[in-house]
Amino acid sequence: QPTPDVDPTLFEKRFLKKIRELGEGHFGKVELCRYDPRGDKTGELVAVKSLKSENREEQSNNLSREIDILKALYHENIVKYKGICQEEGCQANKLIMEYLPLGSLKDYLPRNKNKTSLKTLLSYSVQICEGMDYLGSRNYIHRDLAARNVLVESERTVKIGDFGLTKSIKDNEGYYTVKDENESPVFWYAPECLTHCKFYLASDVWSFGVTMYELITYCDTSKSPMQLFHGMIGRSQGQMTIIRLVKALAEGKRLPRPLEGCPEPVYELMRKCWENAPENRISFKNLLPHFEILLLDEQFLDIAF
Ligand SMILES: CCCn1cc(-c2nc(Nc3ccc(C(=O)NC)cc3)nc3[nH]ccc23)cn1
Repeated sequence: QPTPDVDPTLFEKRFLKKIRELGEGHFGKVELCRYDPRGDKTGELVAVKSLKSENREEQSNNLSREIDILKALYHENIVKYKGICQEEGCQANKLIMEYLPLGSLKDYLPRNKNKTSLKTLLSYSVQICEGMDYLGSRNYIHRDLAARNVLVESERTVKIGDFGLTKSIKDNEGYYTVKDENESPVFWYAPECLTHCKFYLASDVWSFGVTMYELITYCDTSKSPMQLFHGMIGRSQGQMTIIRLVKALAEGKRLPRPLEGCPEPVYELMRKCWENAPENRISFKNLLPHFEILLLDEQFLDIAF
């Protein structure tokens, strides 16, 4: 049993043993570690997020902001905060989270295609919607919703697993002004983010539509949003890509309905997330009943591809 009056959310660096890298974000990396105070490998496995060495100082307040956000979030579809690790008692420099052994949707879906039915994919979509609706209710915008940031806890449960770009919305404004767009995942960004650098709650809904697209295609990289958009707007790089993408979206061009495994009603739901004007876009809350109706429809039985 735990020793008395020890803060279980404080992890001592000397007992945190690195096992391997799990993933890399914009300014952070996530490693699998064992917290082993007894030194006999009976300690628990945890996911540890820290800054990538190159940009430590200016990003350190990003990490502490992310820690404060995750610490205050309690939802079954949001990865659990476990604590922090401090460097010699000064500010926290590592975020300790629960380790989800099955990895992200990008790791899991391609390898488990034949046992993941459309019904399960729609259930994952519902869970992401619920996590995002909760996040929005706390006045946070995620700004980086994509399959790579959704983690698989079990065949039945997924969780939003990274909040590296999450920002709180100043209540009166209702949007966040994107600063350094060099890190932005442009093919997951709504038009208002690309043209005005403004990010609304509704901008996360657009990214959700793109994430749904990834889900339905089992995160097949040959059909990834980036590949398909490059095919539509021609190969270019840097600012040209954004200019061509904005033009294509303004002309009403959208990711096409995936040829296999995407019934029309499912594609129609994605299209509701890709309305040009943020105010016309469906909300996460209003997406839920549409998913419930699809999940009642027999055609989505446990047919896996
Ligand atoms: C910074 C980028 C975002 N990110 C979050 C994580 C993460 N991963 C995992 N589990 C995981 C990951 C990968 C694999 C794998 O085998 N892959 C080939 C297996 C298990 N648990 C997590 N709990 C909290 C965060 C987190 C990884 N990257």
